[in-house]
Formats: sequence, C-alpha cells, structure tokens
Amino acid sequence: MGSSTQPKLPVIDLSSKSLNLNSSSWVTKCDEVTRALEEYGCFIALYDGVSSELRDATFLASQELFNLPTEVKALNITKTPYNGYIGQQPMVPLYESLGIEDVNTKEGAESFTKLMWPSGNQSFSESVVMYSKAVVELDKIVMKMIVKSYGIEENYESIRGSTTYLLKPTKYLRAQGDEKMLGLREHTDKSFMTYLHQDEVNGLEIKTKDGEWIEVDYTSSSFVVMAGDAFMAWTNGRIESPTHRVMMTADKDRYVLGLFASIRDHIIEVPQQLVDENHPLQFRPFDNYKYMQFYYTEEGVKAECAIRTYCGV
Ligand SMILES: O=C(O)CCC(=O)C(=O)O
Ligand SMILES: [Fe+2]
Repeated sequence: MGSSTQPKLPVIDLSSKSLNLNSSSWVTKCDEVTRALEEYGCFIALYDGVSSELRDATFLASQELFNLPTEVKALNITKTPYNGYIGQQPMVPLYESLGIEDVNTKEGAESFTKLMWPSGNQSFSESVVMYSKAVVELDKIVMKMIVKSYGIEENYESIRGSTTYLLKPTKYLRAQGDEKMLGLREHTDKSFMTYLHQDEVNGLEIKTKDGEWIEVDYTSSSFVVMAGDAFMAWTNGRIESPTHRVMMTADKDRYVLGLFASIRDHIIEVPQQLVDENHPLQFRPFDNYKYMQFYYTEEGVKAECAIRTYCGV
C-alpha cells in the first residue's frame, strides 16, 4: 500500500502444488528463496499448509487471550526475557504480546493454557498446537531450501533437532488521530527464523540495505519469512537479519501471530562451506538462548549490532 516507486518484498509460492522435490525447478526455487533472503533478509511466502478454518480459529483464540484481565496475562513469566507478557509499555503503548514457549508440543501449549484458564480451555490449546505445527512445516520447507542452496544439509541436521518454537500472539491498538503511530520500535529478531502471519491489517515495515522503509502488504494466505540474528551468524553474515518496525494507522486494531524458531542446547557454528577468501569467518560459535539473555543486558541493548558484539570475530 506504499507508493508505486517503493521497492516490494519478493513473493515466493511455497504452496504444495508448486513444490516438486524431484524437478529441476526445485533447485531454482531453492536459489530464489536464498537470493531473496540475501537481498532483504525476508520474503513473503504463499503457503497453503494452514487452512482458513485453522487460521480463523487461531486468531479468534488470540483475541480471547487478549481479552483476559491484565493481571492474568501478567502471570506468563518466562526465563527468556520478552517471551512472557508485554503490555502497557510507555514507549509502545499500542503494543501487547504473550509468548507461548514450546507451543508445538501438547505439554507446552497445555501448561500455558492452564496458566491463563485454570479451569481449562481445550479449543485454545488445540488451535495453537495445530496452527504452530502447520507453520513448523513451513519452517522445514524453507530450511530445506536454504541448506540445499548453500550445500550445508549435513551441518543443519543437528540444529534441526534442537529447534524450539515460540508462538507470540500480538495485538496492536489502532492509532489515535490521523498521524501514523509507532506500534513496535525498530529491531532485529534474536531468533534463528521468524514466521509472521497477520489478520488483515498491515503495519509491518522492513528497512532495506539502502536504508529505505518498505511497507509490507501481505494477504491472509501468506507469511513473512524473516531471518533472525542467530541465523545471520550461522550463515556467516550471508543472510542478514533485517531491521523492522510496526507503524499503526487509525483503521483497526491489528493482530499478528509470530512463530519464532530458536536453537536450544546446541552450540551454533558457521559451516566451513560458508567461509572462504571472499567470506572470512565473521562469527564465533555461540548459544542462541544465551545470546537472547545477553541482548537484554545493558551492554546488549546499547550495542549497535548485538550479535556482532556477542560473538563477532
Ligand atoms: O507485528 C509484526 O508484524 C512484527 C512483529 C515483530 O517484529 C516481532 O514480534 O518481533
Ligand atoms: Fe520482530
């Protein structure tokens, strides 16, 4: 919805009918995904693995969650900073989110649900598990494509098994007045990979390498696939985590489901294949969860590029 001169994020069809692992177009598509990530750090994926019923049920479940009293939502306290409850922050008054850790497992979803609804809410827990599992399938496809493109399939094997998923239902109140209002401050994600899905209302903006902001316009059957800082370090900086923010207009409240893939209990090392004369080693081995802890320390918050301060060579 920006002006016509504005650059646009690449849109790549990852729906089941368009993917055929045995055709030569598969290799081309893998390269298309990797090139889009190298250029923008993110792209829009068309993906049919989440039915419209499941999508509607999950957005409805997230509205139900935000309608709970603040003191109940505040019970969601997590060891990892910013995975718990965030709301009523003076710098971003429109923003509210709750993180559901290990959401793709029955135990993860049920323990969160029990905390929010002690007398139970089966439909909430079922929706978020089913939704997350469907988006995890998208993560598997995207990762398969990138590692194929770089020839680092084997290096990814152990990382795959250590991947955790956090679902972060997010709500932005509509802006008051005619001016655009900040929904979420500019940042890069601390995750390995992020999958964003929105309910009708746009607001996400991505900063290009030239410092221009792109307003991201995407439909209900698509996802924004975005590299996090941990992924940038793993790929030796070939794919950079993009700076992004949210700007709200007065139209409507905005609901987003963000699924964040991170790597737990595994030291991430740059694959040898991504280090050569033109690409000297940029990052030391690191732990994704310890990096998330570091980011919220005084040193981490102040750093111009936290991942480079944490484990840059
Ligand atoms: O609301 C969005 O579209 C983006 C949210 C986001 O950047 C985040 O939660 O890290
Ligand atoms: Fe983000």
